[in-house]
Amino acid sequence: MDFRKSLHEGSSVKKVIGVVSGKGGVGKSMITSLLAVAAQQSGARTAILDADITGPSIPRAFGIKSKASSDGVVLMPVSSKTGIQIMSTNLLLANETDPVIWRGPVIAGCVEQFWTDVMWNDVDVMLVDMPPGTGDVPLTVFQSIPVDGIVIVTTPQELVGMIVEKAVNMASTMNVPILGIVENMSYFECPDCKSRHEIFGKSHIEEIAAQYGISNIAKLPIDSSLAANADAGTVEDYSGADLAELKAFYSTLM
Ligand SMILES: Nc1ncnc2c1ncn2[C@@H]1O[C@H](COP(=O)(O)OP(=O)(O)OP(=O)(O)O)[C@@H](O)[C@H]1O
Repeated sequence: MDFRKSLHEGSSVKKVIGVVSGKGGVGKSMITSLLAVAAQQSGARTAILDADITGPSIPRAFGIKSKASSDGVVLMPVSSKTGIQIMSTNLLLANETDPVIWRGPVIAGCVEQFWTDVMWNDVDVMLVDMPPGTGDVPLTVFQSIPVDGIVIVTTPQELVGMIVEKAVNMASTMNVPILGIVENMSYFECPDCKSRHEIFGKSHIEEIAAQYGISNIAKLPIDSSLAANADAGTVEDYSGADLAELKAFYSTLM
């Protein structure tokens, strides 16, 4: 049985990529934002559906202060500086610091409405910032949005094999292909001597990806200027080497 819902009449989204992480805090929202920037700069009409309902951080990274508007029937996404269409709970709350203390079914209903009741205007690629983890809420999102494939975000820690396996199992349960893996905070490059340091431990991402037959891998460094851009709402102005890495990675997803 297919529970997945249809878009609103007049909306159009060609491809949907879910960005998932087996656990929180690995930089899933950061990678979603950067992938969207990479896609938009590569010429695709890009959108972000922020399905991280209780921890929405996308509008802040893009410096969006305005709220989403509605004609009483459909919601209009807010466009970023470079034209990325964005919908997020933070665009609906009176204050971005208001907590969202909803239970699973309400959260899932909200994500569903972001798909069915938003006027997505001629979108080539939509990135979905999925709720963290592999529990009830991400599963419900998979059931309501026709995700074409997922990108898994991890960091190089001991538990990463198990965490990736959880994400892989979730994807296979939902019958969604894995398009690639991003190892975030993979290393730190010393700005003075340019030597690389593996702050969170040695990377095993190649072995792990090979184990699951995934050949598309990107490795992004810890970069304080990237974090500063996200904090300042200027993620679209970021031009570091990892954006080039993500553009190359993005081209392997399409
Ligand atoms: N490569 C990076 N270099 C420097 N800082 C980073 C990098 N990636 C993410 N960060 C910072 O780490 C923090 C967590 O990132 P982010 O919010 O994207 O994680 P998340 O996985 O989406 O979290 P959650 O699971 O809570 O939704 C943010 O402050 C972000 O700016």
